[in-house]
Amino acid sequence: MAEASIRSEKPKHIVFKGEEELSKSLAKYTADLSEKFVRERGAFTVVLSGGSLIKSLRKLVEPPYVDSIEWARWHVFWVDERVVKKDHPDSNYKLAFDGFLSKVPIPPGHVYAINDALSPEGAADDYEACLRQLVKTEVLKLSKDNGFPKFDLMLLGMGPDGHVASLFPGHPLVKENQRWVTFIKESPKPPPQRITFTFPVINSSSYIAQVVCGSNKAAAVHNALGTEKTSDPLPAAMVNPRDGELTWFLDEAAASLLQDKASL
Ligand SMILES: O=C(O)[C@H](O)[C@@H](O)[C@H](O)[C@H](O)COP(=O)(O)O
Repeated sequence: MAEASIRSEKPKHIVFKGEEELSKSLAKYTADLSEKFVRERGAFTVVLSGGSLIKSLRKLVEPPYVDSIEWARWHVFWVDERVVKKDHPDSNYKLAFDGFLSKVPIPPGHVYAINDALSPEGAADDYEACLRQLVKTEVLKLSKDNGFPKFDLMLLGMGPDGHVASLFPGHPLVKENQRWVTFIKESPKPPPQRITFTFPVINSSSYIAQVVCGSNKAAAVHNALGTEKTSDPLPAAMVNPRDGELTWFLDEAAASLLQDKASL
């Protein structure tokens, strides 16, 4: 069974008046972590989601961050990817490339897209093998206590149903606790075929930003940020880094059902 981590206290959450304010703060948060990890270990491993997150990263490709970040030290991964060609409109790689990666000088060899010639099973195996190789070359750290890879920063979105990555409510994959990367062929959110990091990998991260905007997500935010014990938590409520820091970045609409929603 996965460590269906039931929280004892609420994770940190910050509410912004709107997505514009949120995107400014997210850029500073990411740039500060980039500076810290580059200073400490000469590399910064960053994991992206698909969806609206990429738009909320737009301030990183503007001054001052576009010039101050040491992009050459970045290594970029995907927490989940749709199993489609890289130039397909559904590709998370394409979304990130068009909106973010094409605008900054990250070495192409540091951008770890899936092998789009493979089946979902093959692409998941191949991506996990890629991560294991990066552990050998010390680009990627391993968590000392559980042997899963420890990324410096994960930037996660959340669906209105409370899914994160391609880990959907009620799906058995939320309990996967052996694999680093796995696959799904019947995703309730189209397209159906995807690969995804598993919860032990997500929860081994040093830092996680859970970025959520919009009133259609308010109920799931309220549910996920509650402290009520439940045997069947939403995937978003299972994001709970064991030796790391989780921060929810919310706009007022997404936070509208929370008691504590003072905004910045
Ligand atoms: O490939 C995907 O579908 C995404 O990685 C997915 O997990 C996304 O982060 C959420 O569905 C939120 O998406 P939105 O922010 O667009 O609602």
